[in-house]
Amino acid sequence: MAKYSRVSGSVGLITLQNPPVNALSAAVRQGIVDTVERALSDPKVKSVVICGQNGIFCGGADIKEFGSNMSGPPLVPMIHAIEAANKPVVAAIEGSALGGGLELALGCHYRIAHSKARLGLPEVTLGLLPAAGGTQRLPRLIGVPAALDLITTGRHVTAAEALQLGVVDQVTDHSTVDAAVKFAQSVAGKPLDARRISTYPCPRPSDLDALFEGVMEKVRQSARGAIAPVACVQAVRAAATQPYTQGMEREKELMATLFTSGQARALQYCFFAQRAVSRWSMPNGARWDTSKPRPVHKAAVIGLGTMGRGITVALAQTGLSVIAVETQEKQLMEAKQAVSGMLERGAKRRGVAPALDRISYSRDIQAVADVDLVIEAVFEDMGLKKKVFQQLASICRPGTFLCTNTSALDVDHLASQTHNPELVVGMHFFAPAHVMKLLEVVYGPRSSPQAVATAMQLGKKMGKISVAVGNCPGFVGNRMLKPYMEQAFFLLEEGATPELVDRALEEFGFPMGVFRMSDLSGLDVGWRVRKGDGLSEPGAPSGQPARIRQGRRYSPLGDLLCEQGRFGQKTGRGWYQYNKPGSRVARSDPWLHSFLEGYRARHGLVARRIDNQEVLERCLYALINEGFRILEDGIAAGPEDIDMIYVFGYGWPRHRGGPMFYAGMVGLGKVLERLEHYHQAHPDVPYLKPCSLLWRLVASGSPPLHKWREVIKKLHSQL
Ligand SMILES: CCCCCCCC/C=C\C=C\CC(=O)SCCNC(=O)CCNC(=O)[C@H](O)C(C)(C)COP(=O)(O)OP(=O)(O)OC[C@H]1O[C@@H](n2cnc3c(N)ncnc32)[C@H](O)[C@@H]1OP(=O)(O)O
Repeated sequence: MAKYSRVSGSVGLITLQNPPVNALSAAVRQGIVDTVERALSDPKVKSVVICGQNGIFCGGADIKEFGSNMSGPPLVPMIHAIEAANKPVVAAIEGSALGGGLELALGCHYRIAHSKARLGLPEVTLGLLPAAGGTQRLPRLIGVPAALDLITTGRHVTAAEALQLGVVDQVTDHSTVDAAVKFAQSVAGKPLDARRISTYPCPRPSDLDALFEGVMEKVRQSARGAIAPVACVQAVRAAATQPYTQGMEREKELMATLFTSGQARALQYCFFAQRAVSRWSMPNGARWDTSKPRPVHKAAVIGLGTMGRGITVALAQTGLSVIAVETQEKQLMEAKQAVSGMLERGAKRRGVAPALDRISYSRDIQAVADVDLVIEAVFEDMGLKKKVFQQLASICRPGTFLCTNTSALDVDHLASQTHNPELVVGMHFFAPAHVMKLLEVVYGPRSSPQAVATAMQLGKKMGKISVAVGNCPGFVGNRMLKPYMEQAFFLLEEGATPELVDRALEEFGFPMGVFRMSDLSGLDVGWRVRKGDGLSEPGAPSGQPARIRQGRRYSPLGDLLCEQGRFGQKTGRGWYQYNKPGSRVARSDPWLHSFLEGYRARHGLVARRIDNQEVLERCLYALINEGFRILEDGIAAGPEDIDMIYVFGYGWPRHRGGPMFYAGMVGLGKVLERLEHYHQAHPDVPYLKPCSLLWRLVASGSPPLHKWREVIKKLHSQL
């Protein structure tokens, strides 16, 4: 839909109408074609302005239409017709001009933007490229290096940067449409030849080959197997080396490959899943749209270790007043310095003033008496956390939400230390808490919908992807990590090396394999948890074989390394060796290899050849199987929740959509068959036993992911 009107006597005003973002649906494209034709054929109209309704120009092609039968006029000829028009066409850009929206604007002869507008070609983030001439027009307009930056990263630029780059001609603080109409009147009748970007020669940097080789290398490294960024570079190269028409052909050809790719499906799924997780629900029927959050103006953080410092920074940057409590004087002074440093660096990056004065520090927990919400972030020890919760319950004024940043401990048990367990939820941040996008909001059986809604809203304000999940050991993310890591340990026992396992996972797209990641986060973290679970004891406990614990196969490899003081990067030794403690460059460690050989010999294990496929199937399918169990248990409301937790918190490659989406892509039948195969080979590993939901889904014909909830509902109703 596009509305047409004539304003100021001689300006045809075309308003795109498709809430909420005026996406270029078939109806909108048809509307543009019709209204442009009308404006061009009306002798009273001397110039044309295109704008969007409700303060947003256009959010690009309608992503919901991808994959369906795409009818309606195609974008490329529509934009060509605008560019070829014999009356000046001005784009009035408010809000956003993204993807096809910016391509439409690039087809116009002039672009005027509001100072608060954002512009960009984010198609790469959806597994695509700007295929409505964006890869050909943008480099002609702003040069190859700047176009490569925008197109391969998909980043949005401010109006000020767009003006500086030459993407827009004018920026206004006032009504963009009024400015555009005035401008359109002033250019009516003027020659347009110099305003048609497709006719511009593309600037050719002298070092063209070196430039493209360098960019391609950089893109390949950061893309971690994603194909769209590479195609974007190829399309811009065509702009720089071929005439416009041939460049357009190349753009179309590359888009055809991307458009039907699994990666594009995965990335577009992530786009919608990221938004879907904010529409949370709880097994008791409480939901996002019927639960009202309470405003939080003042918050407190208890415990200023690594996590507490990051949470303090995240809260202060959101504009809240924060009381940061640390009882140890030395820790408090160190924390104060560290927090100020983080705030100052963040503010410098964003060009704003650091929020130093929003934080007050105290050694006395009584200081939190009048806050709206407390986040406890003390050491991961149930005894200590219980004590803190008991104190908070007696100090805080009635109605204060009490949240814990535990990564695995029982939120309900902590809630039971207070008089108002309905006010308690988990807020599980990921390190570094001011940087990482994921927040697991953990509700217990007694958490009130309002407490969940408040934590979810606070997370959103902090710029987090907040996912509401139920309370169980490890919640969602860490619970699924357990079978994944367990398989990695077993693979070492059976003949793999950390390098082999990590390479397979990194080639899959993880930024770091399981062992490099474990070295980074510290091997002692898992050791402490296993000790707490009664698993890790030096030697075999009470007559059990060394590799059996609690009746199931167990690998003590991680414990043995910890017993040697090998805690990973911080000690300079772990699954790899490092130049010095704290160094980040992992090197293969001959000691570790002979240690593994000795271990296998001691336990009568014969090393066999393990390939990438086995590494991926065993590690990932075990993790996915646990994901299905989590859905079965109602700990996550839907597969999107699990996928977003893995994409935003655990480095799962976004172009593979998250573990549950990936299972659907591989085929649920295949995942089931391989799990069965591995479970038969390792009957003492319960994590490899396919769970009943997976069986049920396969028996129901492996429905697409958006239909899984129906199968889960049926399963629950039969339990
Ligand atoms: C065989 C070969 C075939 C070749 C065919 C080629 C045909 C294609 C040719 C050209 C293709 C062009 C490609 C594109 O244009 S792809 C789209 C590029 N645009 C984007 O990536 C922008 C996406 N949107 C955003 O970044 C934001 O939504 C933003 C516009 C900045 C607004 O942000 P905010 O105010 O925070 O609002 P939300 O993000 O929550 O969005 C509100 C709801 O709107 C839905 N939405 C947003 N954008 C789109 C879109 N482009 N299409 C459809 N729907 C969109 C979003 O999902 C929210 O919906 P809901 O409220 O239901 O969650």
